[in-house]
Amino acid sequence: MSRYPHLLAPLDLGFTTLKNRVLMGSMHTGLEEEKGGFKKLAAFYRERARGGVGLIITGGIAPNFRGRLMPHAAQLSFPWQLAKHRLVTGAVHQEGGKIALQILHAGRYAYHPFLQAPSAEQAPISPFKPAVMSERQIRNCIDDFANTARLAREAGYDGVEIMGSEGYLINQFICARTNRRDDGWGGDAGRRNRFPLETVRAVRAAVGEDFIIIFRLSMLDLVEQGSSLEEVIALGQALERAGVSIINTGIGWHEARVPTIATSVPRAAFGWVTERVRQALSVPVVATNRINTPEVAETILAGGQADLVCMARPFLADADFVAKAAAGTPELINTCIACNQACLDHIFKGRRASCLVNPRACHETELNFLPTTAPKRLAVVGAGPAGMSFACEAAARGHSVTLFDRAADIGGQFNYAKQIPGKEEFYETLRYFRERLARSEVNLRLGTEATPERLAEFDEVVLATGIRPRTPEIEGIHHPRVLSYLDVLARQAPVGEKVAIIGAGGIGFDLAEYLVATPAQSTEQWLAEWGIDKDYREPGALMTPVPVAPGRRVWLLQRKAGNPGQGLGKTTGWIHKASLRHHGVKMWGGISYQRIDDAGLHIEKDGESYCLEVDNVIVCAGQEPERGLQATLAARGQKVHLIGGADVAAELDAKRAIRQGAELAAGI
Ligand SMILES: Cc1cc2nc3c(=O)[nH]c(=O)nc-3n(C[C@H](O)[C@H](O)[C@H](O)COP(=O)(O)O)c2cc1C
Ligand code: SF4
Repeated sequence: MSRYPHLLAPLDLGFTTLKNRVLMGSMHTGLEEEKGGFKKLAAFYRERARGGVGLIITGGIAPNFRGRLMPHAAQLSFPWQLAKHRLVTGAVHQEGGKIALQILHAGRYAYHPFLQAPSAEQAPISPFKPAVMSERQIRNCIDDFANTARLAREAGYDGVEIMGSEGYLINQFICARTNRRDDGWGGDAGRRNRFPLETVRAVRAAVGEDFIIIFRLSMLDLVEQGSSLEEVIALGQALERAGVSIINTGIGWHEARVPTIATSVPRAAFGWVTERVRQALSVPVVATNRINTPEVAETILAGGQADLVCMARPFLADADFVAKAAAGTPELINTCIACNQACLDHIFKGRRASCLVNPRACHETELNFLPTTAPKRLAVVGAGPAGMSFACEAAARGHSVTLFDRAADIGGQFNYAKQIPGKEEFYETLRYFRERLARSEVNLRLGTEATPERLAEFDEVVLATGIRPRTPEIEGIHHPRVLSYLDVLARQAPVGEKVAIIGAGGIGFDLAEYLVATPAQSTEQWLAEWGIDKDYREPGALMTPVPVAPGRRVWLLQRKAGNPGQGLGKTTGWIHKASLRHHGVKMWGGISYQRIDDAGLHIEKDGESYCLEVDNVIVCAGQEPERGLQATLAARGQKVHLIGGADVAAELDAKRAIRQGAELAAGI
């Protein structure tokens, strides 16, 4: 009997059957707008369909020009656009899969001057002020949704998802926060709901009865003047009557100051709200956000919180998630660690999405590991992210690979990262590599120094030796109260109650989180700390965050002027800063370090001198590449490759390390 009977159960929708309860959530990848991108998109979705997903949902596609999120964003409005969509639907159907097109109108979130919204209030996350939609424009917009849905059917899609959450146009009509109208499209909840309901009716009329319509309903707005739970449920019931086949969950507007998908969000943190809405509905309801293992998904379904689960990023991380669960080998799943570093951060910078733990994501036609015709004897020095990534792929291609590490275990820098609160998911990446290495032909030599003598027998050597922390020149830097971040994370050196951190890059922030963290939080505690009210007393479900117990006093310092944290990821940096502020961490830029002595750390800030009377000063002032072997090996004519930190000692950059390892393995 399957370990996941609920997850793998088919779902009969009357006119069609989904083969299991897994939706691949909507993700805009950036391929939609690239020249020739739909071919690559077809390859991307083909692999996910082959991997057994019940129903794929595409990234958001605009129904008209004004609804585009960015000026160049994809739109489906004309028959001449069908051919490229047919590449996608054809690929998915060949693999026995199903796919729905998401229709997304950005409303006031659009990042161009032609934006429209129910009312004139500008969004805090767009520099443009929206034009107020006239009655005629509203009617035309509904027609545009219906037109896109009709074209989607013609292109071979099995359904559409109407994007009604996350603060986009439809959500803007639904909530008083953004709908100030007093005509037939605004005022009380009944009139605010008219736009979504008429849109669904028009779409249903356009596509007929035997076509899936999913509505992504905002169940938890997480902004002031959002919907109340009663309003959410009433709208859900009305949507059912209007003809939707499935209701998906939307959590949090993009302008909400509460994390909804970062690693620090507990797994399945929002299942409870889906459950409450589901109890009042009869169509199948989908749970979303931070569901990243088959166990979590099965628990949600078995516990009656939802009829289906929607996982988005987990399918960037592993196309074969469902197939591996069905085969009873969940330990082989490459788990999404919710870091956002290669997916959402890329999209926000206008780059193609990919995945930190799976650099092939969205590069299926470009990064492939074909069997080698010229097997080599390869040595890899360092079993961190770069070394493991290279070794697994190179061995899979047929090379003879020996992986050395002087440490007793694999993982390198992952072993430090996984201790950081909010980065615990790195455990999963380590587990994944451990399983892959165990099943591979890689000769793993742990606890073994890769001396030049040992390396002599290999054709080529890959140095994945990582980095060593840099020691800045400050008077007193060798004082006993000074520690490096490795002393703390790797050697577990005791740390006092008052601490100054020198260097506010990614590692400095991580270390600050580590020093102030409260031990493992329950979902309830996490919700309370971020001010999410499970009792839903106010519309939008926000409340005053519960203060954290006072703990260590920490100063996070940097030489560079301005506020620390500007180099952090676009989509997660604000969460780290908010979390540290919540814990009372002082983040100061423009610091000049004078000396460290028995009194503490002497600094100058804004022309004034202070002494921070701290118990410890922890240095996180960057790192240098560790590539000691390079010169010796090169001098005797051995071919040497540098990957990961040994190549460029950026911040502990696992994304770069894994990608470089994979790319070298594909080409060697
Ligand atoms: C790169 C990226 C692009 C996304 N694009 C969309 C989108 O176009 N429409 C949408 O409804 N949600 C979009 N989302 C949100 C996902 O559908 C999903 O709600 C979110 O990632 C949380 O689910 P997960 O934890 O399973 O990834 C996107 C997410 C990512 C990471
Ligand atoms: S980049 Fe990080 S968050 Fe995005 S899919 Fe990959 S592991 Fe998940």
